[in-house]
Amino acid sequence: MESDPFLKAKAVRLHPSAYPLQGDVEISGSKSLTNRALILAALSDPTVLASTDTTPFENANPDVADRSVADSSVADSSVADSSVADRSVADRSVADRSVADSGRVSVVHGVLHCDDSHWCIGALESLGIQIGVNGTTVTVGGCGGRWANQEAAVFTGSSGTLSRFLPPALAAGTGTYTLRASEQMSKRPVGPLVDALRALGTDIQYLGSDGYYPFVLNARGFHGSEVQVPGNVSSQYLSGLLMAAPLAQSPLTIRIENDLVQPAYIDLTLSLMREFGVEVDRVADERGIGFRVSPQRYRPETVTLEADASTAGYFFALAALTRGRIRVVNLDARTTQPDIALLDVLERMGARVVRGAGWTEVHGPQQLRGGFSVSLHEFSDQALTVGALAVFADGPVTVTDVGHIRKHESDRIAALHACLERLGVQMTEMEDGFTVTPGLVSPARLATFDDHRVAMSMALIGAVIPGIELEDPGCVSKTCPDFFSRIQNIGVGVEVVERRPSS
Ligand SMILES: O=C(O)C1=C[C@@H](OP(=O)(O)O)[C@@H](O)[C@H](O)C1
Ligand SMILES: C=C(OP(=O)(O)O)C(=O)O
Repeated sequence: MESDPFLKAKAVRLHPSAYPLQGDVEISGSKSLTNRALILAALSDPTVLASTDTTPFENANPDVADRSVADSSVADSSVADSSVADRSVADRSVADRSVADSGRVSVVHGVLHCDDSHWCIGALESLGIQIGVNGTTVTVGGCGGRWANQEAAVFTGSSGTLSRFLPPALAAGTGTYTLRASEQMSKRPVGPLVDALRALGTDIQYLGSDGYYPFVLNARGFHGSEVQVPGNVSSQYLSGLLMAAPLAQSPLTIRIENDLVQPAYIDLTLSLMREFGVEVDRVADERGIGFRVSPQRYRPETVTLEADASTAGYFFALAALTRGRIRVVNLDARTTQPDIALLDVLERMGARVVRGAGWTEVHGPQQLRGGFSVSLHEFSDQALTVGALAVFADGPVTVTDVGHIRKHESDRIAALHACLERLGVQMTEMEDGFTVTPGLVSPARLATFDDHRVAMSMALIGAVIPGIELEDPGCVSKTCPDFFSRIQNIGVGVEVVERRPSS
């Protein structure tokens, strides 16, 4: 994969286009679907017949030359400038890859190439999973939950999905695994998931602070018929438990202890599990809501992933901000990805949205409307996008119910506050949200907090106001490595103003 020229810069300056931004863009595959599909494919049982024409591994054609994966070595996380080193996309030669046995494989089309998916591929490979990559098609030889490497050091990088989905998938099998994450991910909570796994009989010893990566996981299979997990910190704990639950020897009911943030991600999990042949029952009784999963085997499948609705959001916002017109040619607004709901906010702000068959187009208004409050509980990855749009509205915009984003890649509410403060824009912080009051914007150099969504959202402001610089633009590689090239292609000027010594 050709590396984007802006990834290695120390800082970039953005130059607004003299014209409204117009264009058709094709967005890469969904991060959330990519990491789910890779893990479910890895869990699939090669002895179960696929519903489609899944090919044996020998006949797949993994183009090894095309392949680059994150350097998942644990040593990476101790490099001084860890924010950069942790996400390095190093080329790892797979020329001597040996072919799997005669079992059947899964084929995942439309895979997103980004740090999160490369960490996922690297982690699965360190567990002995056979993976071939040919462009955006990835071939995975499943293990049926019986990992080939029963003792392994696994690195999950800064990927929340991988870091929360993999431990249950390991715990459901057997073996001893040392799990490490990037410095950033090691500050994001994993305690509620670990507690649930311990309640199911997994022995887990933290290596650093309790409740956080790194830890050693001694897997012994799931024991017990019921487990509780809180939903108010992250929906990813529940998604991880759900994906692993069919591997248990007996039925398992997973109950949600309290409010569930971003519930649509659970629906994404369940629908992909269904594609791989596993059904889950919903439970709603006097004890609350939950899911009952009976023992089942995932079958190898051929699946095609949708474009990433979260990334598409930045392009919809660019049209809205510049009185432009941008069509995302490969995303249907009927997607079940939660972030598509940004379109409703854009309509509320005066944009016109055209929902086509397989595509979605946004036309920006003369003036964005403000003067409202919106809950982003269900699609909080767009909170900073809405924060950036609000800067240009005709009245204050309040975003509520997103307290959990303080525990994402950065404390996102505080990060937005720091950026807007530097730009001279007034923002009031609440524990679980914020209000942006539009005003004059002064050009400034902004820190991006090693958070791809801070960088991409602040780039939206730079697409309108001259003189905005972003530090560490490479952090976008977590989910959209070619973000700056993409916005340049539709007319936003991007200039490297400071290089890293080695680039
Ligand atoms: O399951 C998923 O794919 C995701 C769940 C959400 O995380 P939380 O539930 O931790 O907020 C979301 O923010 C993240 O980008 C992707
Ligand atoms: C929160 C995010 O990522 P994750 O939790 O998957 O690391 C995100 O992509 O905004």
